[in-house]
Amino acid sequence: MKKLVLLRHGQSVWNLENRFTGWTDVELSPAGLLEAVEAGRLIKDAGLLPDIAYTSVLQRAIKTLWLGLEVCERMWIPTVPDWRLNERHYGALQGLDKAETAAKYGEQQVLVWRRSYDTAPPLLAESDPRSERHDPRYEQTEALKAMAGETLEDTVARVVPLWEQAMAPMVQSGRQVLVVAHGNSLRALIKHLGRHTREEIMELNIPTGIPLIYELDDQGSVLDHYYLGDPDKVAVLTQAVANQGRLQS
Ligand SMILES: O=C(O)[C@@H](CO)OP(=O)(O)O
Repeated sequence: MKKLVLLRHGQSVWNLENRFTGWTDVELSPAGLLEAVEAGRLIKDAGLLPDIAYTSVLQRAIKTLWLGLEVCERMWIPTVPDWRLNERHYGALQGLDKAETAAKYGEQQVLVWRRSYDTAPPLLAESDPRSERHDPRYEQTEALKAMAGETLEDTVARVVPLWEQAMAPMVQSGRQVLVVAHGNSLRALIKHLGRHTREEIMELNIPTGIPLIYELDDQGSVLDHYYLGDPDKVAVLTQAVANQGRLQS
């Protein structure tokens, strides 16, 4: 049996401000920095010291990885940044306040934008100053296609090849693999791992900075999955993520 460690980055400054983030490269908040250190401690205490790690090319994931590896005394392992682990691109929603967007378009529409499987956000024009078009990180054609805005289905289509080509062979060869990514790129990976339906994956919300363990058999089928740390805290934080698209009370 193999154990794969998935970790959503620590709280970012836009998580704190409740803004749609996507590919916007915001930094960790002070609380997010602490979450990253605590995640490293949980991974170390569970004896899951990574041999190799994969991240997105966004600093909130990379910094979370760095801080976690420092706690694990594993800063020397190979780390692989890949844009295919980036957050789902949120198109023209990037930068907007989620509660204000719910007030303007309704909670139901925001829920569809956040959690439906095949509805794209309003698209981001190439000429929009928020576009990542000229960012040297994204020279690949495929990345350029994604940056107008993605459905979760689009995100699955880029995450799964990375899983199959790079990460799954590492896991199956017995390496301890750590994946530090984002709420929706991890939902994309989990949909594939758990063979979830599109309805099931709509219900999944992942809190920041808490290691999520997937136990896999030799064929890659999921045997079990669970968070490290206090289950009550995980439940509260998971609900808080689900509530981000609600009207402010
Ligand atoms: O804004 C985003 O990029 C994501 C993750 O922070 O949010 P959501 O949970 O609304 O998909």
